[in-house]
Amino acid sequence: MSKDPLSNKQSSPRIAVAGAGAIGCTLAAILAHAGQAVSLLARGSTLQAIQSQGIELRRQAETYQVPVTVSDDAHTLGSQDIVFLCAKSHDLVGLAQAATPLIGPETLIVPMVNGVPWWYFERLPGQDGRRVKSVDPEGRLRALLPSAQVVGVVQFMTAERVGPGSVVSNTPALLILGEIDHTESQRVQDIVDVLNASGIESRHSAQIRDPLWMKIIANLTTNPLSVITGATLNTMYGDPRLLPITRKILFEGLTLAAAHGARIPLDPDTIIKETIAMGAVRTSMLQDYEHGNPLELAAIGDAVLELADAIHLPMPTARDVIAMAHYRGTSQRR
Ligand SMILES: NC(=O)C1=CN([C@@H]2O[C@H](COP(=O)(O)OP(=O)(O)OC[C@H]3O[C@@H](n4cnc5c(N)ncnc54)[C@H](OP(=O)(O)O)[C@@H]3O)[C@@H](O)[C@H]2O)C=CC1
Ligand SMILES: CC(C)(CO)C(=O)C(=O)O
Repeated sequence: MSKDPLSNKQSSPRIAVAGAGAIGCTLAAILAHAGQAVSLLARGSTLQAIQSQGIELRRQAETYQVPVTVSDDAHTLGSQDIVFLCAKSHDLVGLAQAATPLIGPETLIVPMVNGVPWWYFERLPGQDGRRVKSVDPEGRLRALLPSAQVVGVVQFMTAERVGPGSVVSNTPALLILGEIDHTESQRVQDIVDVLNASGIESRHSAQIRDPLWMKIIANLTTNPLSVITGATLNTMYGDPRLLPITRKILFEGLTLAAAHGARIPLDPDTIIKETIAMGAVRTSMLQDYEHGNPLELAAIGDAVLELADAIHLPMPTARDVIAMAHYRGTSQRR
């Protein structure tokens, strides 16, 4: 495989977005609206809706109706330069299987997934070979998605699916991408350039696990608690009854991140202020709870506790809140 498969290409790269939910439709609509060669792997009623009327994206007072090439058969879309995998962590094996025909030996795989990723220990000097059992218990993701082709991404954006093929995304989007072995590369820069040229603010990091920890902590402090309380981001970080709980989880998460050598550029008070400023956002986990969908607790909760257990860090508040969120998730689905 050439090291930088995109660097010598004259035409725009072939991009596929697999998974047509909140994030996948938002990303595909923005890229297609900007003129990129985008295909979307969708299924069921979402596929039908997008085939007949394109993706409907509502963003900052504008509504866009964006036609995209869409199919439920990845063979018809063929091998791509970049594949964004956009699904909940627990659906990733199924999505990766469905997306296999999109992935050739030089395709860059960009998993847009919250929580601790299955690749966390991969290509990390001294740790390669360790597995995150909570997210990849049988090593199926590792087998399906070659780590040399995986590009890490951390997504600071929000989106909500309001109907099949119809999404709302009002907060500013920032994507940070990086090689999972913490090098800089032209191929990551090429993806960053495509995203920036399409209007999605993106940055290249040679330490992708630093912003990854920032995002793991954002999800850890808010997603499980939102399921228990029904509260939005600004309330969980602003209400005097909830802030003491959020703050304890924040400190537990920051301690774990520091133990993993992560450099978090923000102090706790700034994190609290910036989260309040995001406004009345319902977390993706709260949205799933309200729709009766499975909760992404393995990646956002259990995997964090797995990393903490490995170094004997107790994390009592996070543990209690995650246990309650599990209870809510399963009691609702009985
Ligand atoms: N939404 C948000 O605001 C944010 C989400 N994230 C993270 O991004 C990731 C994606 O989230 P989000 O977009 O909200 O999730 P959604 O549940 O909205 O979308 C996931 C999509 O994947 C599709 N899918 C799942 N399995 C398959 C399969 N085997 N074949 C084809 N399609 C499949 C689902 O299809 P179907 O509908 O048919 O089931 C669904 O459309 C998650 O990790 C989430 O935590 C991160 C930041 C913010
Ligand atoms: C909005 C945010 C940051 C909340 O933790 C998120 O990533 C999600 O909803 O899953």
